[in-house]
Amino acid sequence: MDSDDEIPELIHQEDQIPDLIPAAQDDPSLSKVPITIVTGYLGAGKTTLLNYILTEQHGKKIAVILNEFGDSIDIEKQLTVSDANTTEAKPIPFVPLANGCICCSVKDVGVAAIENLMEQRGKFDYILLETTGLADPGNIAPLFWLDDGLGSSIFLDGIVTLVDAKNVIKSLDEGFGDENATELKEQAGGHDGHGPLLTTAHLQISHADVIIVNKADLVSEEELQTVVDRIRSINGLARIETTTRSRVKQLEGWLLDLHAYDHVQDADLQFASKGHSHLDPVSRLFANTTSSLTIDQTISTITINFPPLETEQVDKFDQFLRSMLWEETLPATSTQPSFEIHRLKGRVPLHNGNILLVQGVRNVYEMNEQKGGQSPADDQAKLVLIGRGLDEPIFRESLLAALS
Ligand SMILES: Nc1nc2c(ncn2[C@@H]2O[C@H](COP(=O)(O)OP(=O)(O)OP(=O)(O)O)[C@@H](O)[C@H]2O)c(=O)[nH]1
Ligand SMILES: [Zn+2]
Repeated sequence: MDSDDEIPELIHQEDQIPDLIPAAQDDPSLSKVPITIVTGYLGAGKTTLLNYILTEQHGKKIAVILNEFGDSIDIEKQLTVSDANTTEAKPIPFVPLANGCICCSVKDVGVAAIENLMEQRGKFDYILLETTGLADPGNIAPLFWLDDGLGSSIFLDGIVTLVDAKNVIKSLDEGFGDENATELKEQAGGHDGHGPLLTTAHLQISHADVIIVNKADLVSEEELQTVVDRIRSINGLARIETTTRSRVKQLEGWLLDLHAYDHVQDADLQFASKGHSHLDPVSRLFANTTSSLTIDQTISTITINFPPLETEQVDKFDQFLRSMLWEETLPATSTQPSFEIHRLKGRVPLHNGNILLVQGVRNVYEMNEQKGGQSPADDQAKLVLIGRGLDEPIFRESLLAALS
């Protein structure tokens, strides 16, 4: 290697950083720009996190979009690009988003805004989108993930949810005080009106790839652990970190460049398998006796373990997924629970030595067969579901019946 010319990327002697952008503009096959969605309740620390990233970050030029609108906010500040050479953020021409809420009109305005932003491509290589009041990240995620127009230039890297350690339990418990709750409930598919309400906090937690429990300084160790346990019981897949002033330990690969929607890896499922042991029948029984847990039990993570599949069973597996995700019906079972899937990840070894990887957000899913790559430990297939009304024995029974 010609070490005189090659400058390691992470060195940040400012005058030595190579300008990567002109080279990228010469290349017609510009690589896709990752977008990370930062969501979370009002005041949880989203802006603090973005500022932290912008000042700590040195290898990337990051475009930041805030979709919070108010007279107090200087428009120039709403769209800034961090300069890889300095820690200074520079405004770039501003593209307005929908009026404060990206989920309602994301198709029309949000997508247009981001496409517009993409015309300035080359000035940044990463996008952070802060979404205050985004009630339901499930609506927006598949757009970046699959939309042909956007999908050709941007990919969804991950959803980061910030929660306020001091207030999140209250937000989870007091669904009834959440002005969005009734509306969310209707969106959630016309439930019978007797179940507990889903809060915005529940939805933001259930869709997250990373959950930052911020404001750790405002609670005791025990309270913090209670919060982490509660969040883990809702989302068994996400990484959870506790912070003060949103100062995460690591950005690269932890918060940025997650590739959470590219492919499923073993590591993605590790928390879920741990979480599974929390859901054993005995602790469930006990959990049922405490009211605070009863609420979250309607939204939880389950892991279904089942034997590896024959290639002929892949179609049946796909049909099971379609029935579950598109028709919200469990095939081949007499018990028909009312449920809703927010996230789904699966890793299914096949008898031919390949591995089937499945990934889904709401009713959008994709399934890929990866050649080879099995390890001797692949004696079980695993399907992890996060959502409302999930009961492992019932789902497992249906899956096994559908596969037979
Ligand atoms: N004590 C304490 N305060 C914090 C912490 N993180 C952020 N704050 C403060 O909490 C307030 C809200 O932080 P922001 O980063 O603006 O929160 P946000 O989620 O962007 O808020 P909105 O955009 O209004 O929803 C600010 O006054 C921060 O200084 C923390 O870890 N501990
Ligand atoms: Zn903010």
